Amino acid sequence: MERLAPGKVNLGLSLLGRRPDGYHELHTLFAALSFGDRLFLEPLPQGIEFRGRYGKQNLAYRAAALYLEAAGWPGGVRIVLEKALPEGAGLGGGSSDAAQVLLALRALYPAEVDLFSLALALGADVPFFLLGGAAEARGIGERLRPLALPPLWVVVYAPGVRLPTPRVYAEAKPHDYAPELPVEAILEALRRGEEPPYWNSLEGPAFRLYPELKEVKARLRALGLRGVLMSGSGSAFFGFAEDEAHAQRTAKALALSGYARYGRIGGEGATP
Ligand SMILES: C[C@@](CO)(OP(=O)(O)O)[C@H](O)COP(=O)(O)OP(=O)(O)OC[C@H]1O[C@@H](n2ccc(N)nc2=O)[C@H](O)[C@@H]1O
Ligand SMILES: Nc1ncnc2c1ncn2[C@@H]1O[C@H](COP(=O)(O)OP(=O)(O)O)[C@@H](O)[C@H]1O
Repeated sequence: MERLAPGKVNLGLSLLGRRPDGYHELHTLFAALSFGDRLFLEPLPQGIEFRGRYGKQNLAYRAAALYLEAAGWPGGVRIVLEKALPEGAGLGGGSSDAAQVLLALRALYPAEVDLFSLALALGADVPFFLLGGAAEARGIGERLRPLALPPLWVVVYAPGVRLPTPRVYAEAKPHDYAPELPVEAILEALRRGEEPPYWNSLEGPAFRLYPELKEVKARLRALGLRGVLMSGSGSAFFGFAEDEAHAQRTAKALALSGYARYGRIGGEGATP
């Protein structure tokens, strides 16, 4: 069984404050991309065979172990993970891999298992990837409401800078906190092809850690992309193109100096 594990971008991310347990309460809009990693899964009589980086620490492996354990080990699985998304870039690749393993194993070995709880135990972004498409998220990402997005051509660029999520959150200070995102106004601007009134509260911390990221953002804007923003905890940025030809041209120019891809978000059937 082959499955696409799509990446995501955050169409705005607002840090509302810090909880007593140290985690930050956020408000964000997730949008699944039309491209991502690939997973190949087949049933085995028992055990987990895994081909990919990080061995048993890989989120895909951990997802398999968690599901099979919760289901009472009805059988085993062989998993081959073909990474295409850059890691630690804010595109959610690891979380998406984990979600696809949960969904695939539920299809292979149906059981009375709360997939959502398993997903949340693996990471705050994993529940979203069980849904795909687009969703508004609160809490640390677990309170989800599906959203309809217009079809858009998106260009994603990740410079070589790897920004570990804990480092960026640790750098976030109360002056980076902001109010809730104006969801309806963002959706309306996206529908009209205008600049969306969103922001990412983690850009400030990321720019303080790596000031050169400001130039990356400026470069994407100079290429004519709209709504240019850092995704999640970075350091990937994305923006919207006029049409497919513009997206293709822009991604080609950016690919000379980092990871660059174009694809779609929103619309019917654009994302898995
Ligand atoms: C920023 C976001 C936005 O979608 O995604 P990515 O950019 O990583 O894809 C998420 O909030 C990534 O959440 P999650 O995937 O749970 O982050 P982890 O790497 O598990 O968290 C690492 C550390 O970051 C801090 N952290 C994380 C999430 C959160 N809402 N508040 C926090 O303060 C905590 O100190 C935590 O121990
Ligand atoms: N299947 C996986 N794909 C990517 N990273 C993984 C995976 N499993 C574990 N990891 C670890 O999780 C970290 C963050 O993963 P990733 O989802 O790519 O980034 P982000 O959280 O920035 O979106 C990686 O740096 C890596 O150490």
